[in-house]
Amino acid sequence: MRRKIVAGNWKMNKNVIDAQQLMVQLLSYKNNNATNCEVWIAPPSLYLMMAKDIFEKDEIGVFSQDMSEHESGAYTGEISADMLESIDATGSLIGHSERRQYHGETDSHCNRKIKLALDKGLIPVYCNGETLEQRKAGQHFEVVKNQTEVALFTLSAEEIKKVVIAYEPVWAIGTGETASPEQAQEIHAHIRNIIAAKYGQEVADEVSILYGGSVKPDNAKEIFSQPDIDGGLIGGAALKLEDFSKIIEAFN
Ligand SMILES: O=C(CO)COP(=O)(O)O
Repeated sequence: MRRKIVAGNWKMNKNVIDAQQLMVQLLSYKNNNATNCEVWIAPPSLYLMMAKDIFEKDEIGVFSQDMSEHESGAYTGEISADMLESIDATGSLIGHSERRQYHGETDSHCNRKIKLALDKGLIPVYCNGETLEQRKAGQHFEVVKNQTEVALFTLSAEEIKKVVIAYEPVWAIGTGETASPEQAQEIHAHIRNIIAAKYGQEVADEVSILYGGSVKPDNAKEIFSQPDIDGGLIGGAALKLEDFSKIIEAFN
């Protein structure tokens, strides 16, 4: 059985008081409601240790939004896989489109980060997806194939099973525009087929593939009901318990 996951990417939002408040709300929600999926959050790195304190029984998985491709050293502003391991973080997002767009991150960087994360026992959530121009030009299948191969195909079968992929079409992020459930399913199946062609169907069937891009309480159920969609990576709607909990409940 593939793991089912609803993950919230908080991006660069909330001061420490607001962050703490939402974490406490999430803990109370989790303790009072049975959920049919794992719940993860990726708060700003400044709040990761606070999150680990609040979710002391690992009720909610704690992820960084990015990590360094280097092991340690003179890389001002970065956090390493080793640091994340040392606070017992669950994993890290890797290759989010905003990292690609504003910080020049490529799939080769992602490949190194994913390797480092796995070596430290962290779950890499590898994000990919095409831009609007690429989709309009009919290149989305090719773009996603290339991204997946460059970022993941140096991994062993055992390693790739531990990776979570988040397909996030850039044109659907923060725009209110969502890929239709059929459009998302088509790419998710495509990604699974690419993995199956290299590692075999059994391995591909174990890789969880999340959808991200304007998932909201009113569209989550339809998106999550697609056979190759194993959950969501949620941006804006993860910032309020009211919305995020409804998305979690789309699995009920
Ligand atoms: O980028 C995203 C999650 O990583 C999606 O963001 P939105 O849900 O705000 O579109």
